[in-house]
Amino acid sequence: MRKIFFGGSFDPVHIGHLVVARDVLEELKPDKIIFVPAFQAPLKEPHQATPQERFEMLSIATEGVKGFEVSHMEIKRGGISYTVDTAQELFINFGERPTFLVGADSILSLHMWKQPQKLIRLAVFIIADRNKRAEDVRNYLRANFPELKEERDFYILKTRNIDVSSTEIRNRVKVGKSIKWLVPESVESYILEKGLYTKEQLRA
Ligand SMILES: Nc1ncnc2c1ncn2[C@@H]1O[C@H](COP(=O)(O)OP(=O)(O)OP(=O)(O)O)[C@@H](O)[C@H]1O
Ligand SMILES: O=C(O)c1ccc[n+]([C@@H]2O[C@H](COP(=O)([O-])O)[C@@H](O)[C@H]2O)c1
Repeated sequence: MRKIFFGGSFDPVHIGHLVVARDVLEELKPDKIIFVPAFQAPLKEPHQATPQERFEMLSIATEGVKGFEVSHMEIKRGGISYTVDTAQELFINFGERPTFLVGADSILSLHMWKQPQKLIRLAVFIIADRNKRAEDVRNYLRANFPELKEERDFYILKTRNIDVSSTEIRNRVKVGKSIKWLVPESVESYILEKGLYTKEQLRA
C-alpha cells in the first residue's frame, strides 16, 4: 500500500485526526498518508474556515512529519467534494484502486454518499475503529453492501480513541471554553493570526 488518502473537512484539524493518521502510519506503513481537505464536504453545513485556511492549518499541523502530506485536489476541483469524484480522479492518475482512510462513524453513512455502488468498486477503505464500533461497521456493510469483502475491499483497524471532533471545538469556541490541547499546538498561532478564534479561547 503506497498511499492512503484521508479526506475530511478539518474545520479545524484536531489531535484526533493526527492520532488516527499516526496509528495507521505505524500499523500499515504506507509511503504516505495524504490529508485531503474538502472544498465543501457533502452532507455538511458550509464550513466555518475557508478551504485555504483549512488547507494551511493542515499543512502547519503536518509539517516535518515524515509520511504526512496534504493535497489540494478537492479544493482545486471546487464544488461539493464527492469521494466518488476524487476516487475516479485518483484511479485515472494512478491506474489502481485508491485507498481511503475513514472513521467508523463516517462509513456508517456510506449509503447516503454519492454513487456508493460505483465508489465501492473504485476504492478500498481503511476504517478506523473509533469507539469500538468494528462490529457495527461489519454488520452495516454486510447488510448494505454484501458484495464487499473484508481484507480485500475494506480493512478495519484498531486505533486509539481520542474523543474530540471539530464540531465540539467549534461549539466550545462559541461558549468561550478553552480548546487548548484539542488543536495541535503548532496551529494555534495561525488561528490567532487569522482571527479564527481568540486568544482567550485557546487558553489553558
Ligand atoms: N477523534 C477522532 N478520531 C478518529 N477519527 C476521527 C476523529 N475525528 C474525526 N475523525 C475522522 O476523520 C475524518 C475527517 O473528519 P472531519 O474533518 O469531518 O472531522 P470531525 O471532527 O468528524 O468533524 P465534524 O465534527 O465537523 O463532523 C472522518 O473520517 C472522521 O470519521
Ligand atoms: O461522497 C459523498 O457523498 C460523501 C458523503 C459524506 C462524506 N464523504 C467523505 O467522507 C470523508 C469524511 O467526511 P465526514 O463528513 O464523515 O467527516 C470526507 O472525505 C468526505 O468528503 C463523502
